[in-house]
Amino acid sequence: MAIAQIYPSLLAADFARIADAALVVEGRADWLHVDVMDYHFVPNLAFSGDTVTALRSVTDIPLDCHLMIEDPDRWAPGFAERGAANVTIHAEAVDNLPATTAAIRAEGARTGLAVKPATPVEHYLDDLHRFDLLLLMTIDPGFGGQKFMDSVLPKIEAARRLLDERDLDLWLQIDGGVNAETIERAAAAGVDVFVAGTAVYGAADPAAAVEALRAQALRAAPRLRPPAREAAG
Ligand SMILES: O=C(CO)[C@H](O)[C@H](O)COP(=O)(O)O
Repeated sequence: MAIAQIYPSLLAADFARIADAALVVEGRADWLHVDVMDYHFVPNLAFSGDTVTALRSVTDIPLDCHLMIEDPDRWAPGFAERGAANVTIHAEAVDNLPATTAAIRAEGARTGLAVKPATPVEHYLDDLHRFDLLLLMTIDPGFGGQKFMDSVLPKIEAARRLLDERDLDLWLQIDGGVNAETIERAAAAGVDVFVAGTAVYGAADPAAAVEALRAQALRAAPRLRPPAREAAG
């Protein structure tokens, strides 16, 4: 069974109070999602290696870095070196998958493969063993607050089948438009790791929003179980 995990996306937090945004979900959020954007791979700019270093000084929550940048081969290992627990690179941007994933893992971090809604997972079947996480974008990357693309649901179901059939132990993550209205469909389709920005940091009580989202995912998907701290009471 997989653990239902909720990763608040700091892209939706108040940029003047990033440390507070991390601390307010401590003990409730499983990990924190840090979007790195470069104005090239996506038409937006956000966060960097310095953000990882700064966050590491205020919280122990594992950091999930989602690199929406060109040339991840060059930059991704540095995020692991600075203390990211997972570094996700985009299939559409990476050049040398074996070398880049090996360099991330050599720094002790997990590796993630992200694909945009229009990119088929099937193109990367022979490389999935190099990753610990598969991120299926449920929006076109670049901005928070977009509408969840229901058209990605069949792709999620197919990816879940593929991972199960091949006995691949990757976490299946989605990012974009995850909220109280969409999370149950995604959980039922096979997701276990949910990135949520607006639904967490747009809520009056972000920590309660994390708990509510996880409870919904657990209700919708019997294959999911709560994190150990909740299962223990
Ligand atoms: O990767 C991202 C944008 O490219 C963000 O993580 C994502 O948009 C989260 O925001 P929201 O939950 O508000 O959709």
